[in-house]
Amino acid sequence: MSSSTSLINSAKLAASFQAVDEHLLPSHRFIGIGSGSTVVYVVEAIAAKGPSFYGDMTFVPTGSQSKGLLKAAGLRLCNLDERPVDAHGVPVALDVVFDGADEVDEELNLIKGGGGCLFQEKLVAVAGRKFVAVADSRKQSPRLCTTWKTIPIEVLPLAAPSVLARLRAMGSPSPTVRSGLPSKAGECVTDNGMWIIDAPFAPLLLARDLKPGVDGAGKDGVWEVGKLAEELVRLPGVVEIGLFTGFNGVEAVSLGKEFQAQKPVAAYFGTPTGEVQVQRAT
Ligand SMILES: O=C(CO)[C@H](O)[C@H](O)COP(=O)(O)O
Repeated sequence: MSSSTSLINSAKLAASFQAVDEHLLPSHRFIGIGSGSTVVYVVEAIAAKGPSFYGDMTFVPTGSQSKGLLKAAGLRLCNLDERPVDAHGVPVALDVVFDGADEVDEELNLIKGGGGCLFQEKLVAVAGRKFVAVADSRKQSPRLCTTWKTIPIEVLPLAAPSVLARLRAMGSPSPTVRSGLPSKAGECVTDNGMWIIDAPFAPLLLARDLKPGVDGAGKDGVWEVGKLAEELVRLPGVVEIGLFTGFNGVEAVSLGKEFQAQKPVAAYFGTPTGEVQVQRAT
């Protein structure tokens, strides 16, 4: 392993241990666990607390990778649709959800789906009272699509050609269906049997960037995060998008929109020098 890879892994590990220490409480019963290479360290941090801490907890994965991680760590598993329900048939809320991200902007909007698990990741995020993002500091950006230049979009394979055409019309210069190579010939097929389109966009505006005359609705290919998300989810054939935007779990409660929150309340970024920078919702 090169020294830069090992520094990045140490950064992910430090961020994961701090995020788990600060957000996972002994009273928690249902916890969402996302996908990707950083979440490996989140599971390690939870397992390190020992069975007396996590013995009464049940963990909900976002796909086959996180399911495997939880099994290997000996943590109790339950699929999202297997949660107990209350007297009104409403599934129990997840106390906290930990997940990685491909890019995080100044308002804690996220791009996710680099690992192809965005659909279940969003379902799990919105099932939580509180979502915590964990990453290394390469993921921190002023605006989305700055470093991670494409938005992953999960689509029904049958609809891919028309979604590609609509994306081009929206100002995405060269959207492409993600390939499964080098490990699989043909398209990358998600845990849900869908395909992923990676759609490049110019760096996305924040809501606070909108000024008179700039409505962020894609004129000259320049979109504001929320407006682009609204437009993308409406495209026929799109199953889910890798933009996580809107509001966080705390804001959701004050807006009366519980369990619709996609944004994290905080993002933990491990740095190559070993410190952890925490970006919290204001
Ligand atoms: O969204 C994801 C998978 O769909 C991952 O959380 C995201 O790609 C970050 O992965 P990593 O922790 O490996 O950087």
